[in-house]
Amino acid sequence: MSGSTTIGAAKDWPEWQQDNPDQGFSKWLVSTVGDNWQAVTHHPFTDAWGKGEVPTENLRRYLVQDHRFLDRFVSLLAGAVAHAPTLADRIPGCQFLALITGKENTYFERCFTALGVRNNQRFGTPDWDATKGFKNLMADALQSSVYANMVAVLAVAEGTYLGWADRVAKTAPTNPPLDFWFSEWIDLHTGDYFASVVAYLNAQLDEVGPTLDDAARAECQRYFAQATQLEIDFFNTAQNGE
Ligand SMILES: Cc1ncc(CO)c(N)n1
Repeated sequence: MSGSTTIGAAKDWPEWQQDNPDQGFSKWLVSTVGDNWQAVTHHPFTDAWGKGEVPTENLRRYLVQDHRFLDRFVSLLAGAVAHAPTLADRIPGCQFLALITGKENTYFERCFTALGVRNNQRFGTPDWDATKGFKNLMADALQSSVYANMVAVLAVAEGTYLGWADRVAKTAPTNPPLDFWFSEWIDLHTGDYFASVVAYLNAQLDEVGPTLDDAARAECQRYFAQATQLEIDFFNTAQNGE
């Protein structure tokens, strides 16, 4: 055995890059989280979502918590837009901000109405640990003022959602179709436009990652790994409660 540096069972970037010369930094980050990526994209909560079988109370709780996630996500994405190197690197982030604060936000509002979510549940219930963890991680990434840290968290959030939504969309029932709260959430996280958002975030990581020194790279990887773990925690809590 060589004395190579490992991150869990995974190789560190310089060595990994030699083994995978045609793949980028974003792929390396995924390789460092081992089975956790698959655990998010194949989570049983997402299977239930794709079949329209999430019980209504779990659905309400998930949407209330996820709407709180969205607020910090918007701040973080705005921070990434501010820290991107060029106008061309900012524009896809700006366009995506518009989608999140437009169509995605009104999706939540319509769900709350249709599912009879009361203001007390919406505003008076505590954050889950996973929600708190995510809010803190997003705030930390923003406050680090390091573009790679910000994009790492965003790439996990969007990449894992493309992963599960794309998977379950293939087998979603059509007759009768899913209720809008199930189908529109899948629609928001599939398709050419959303895939282009994920590709943009990964391309940003592929650009900036190789410029980082060892300490900055390790920090970026920790953000990526923590975000992936929090995605699992979030779905676990959505499924099982706290
Ligand atoms: C927890 C979580 N992760 C990712 C997304 C996708 O934006 C979301 N809505 N919520």
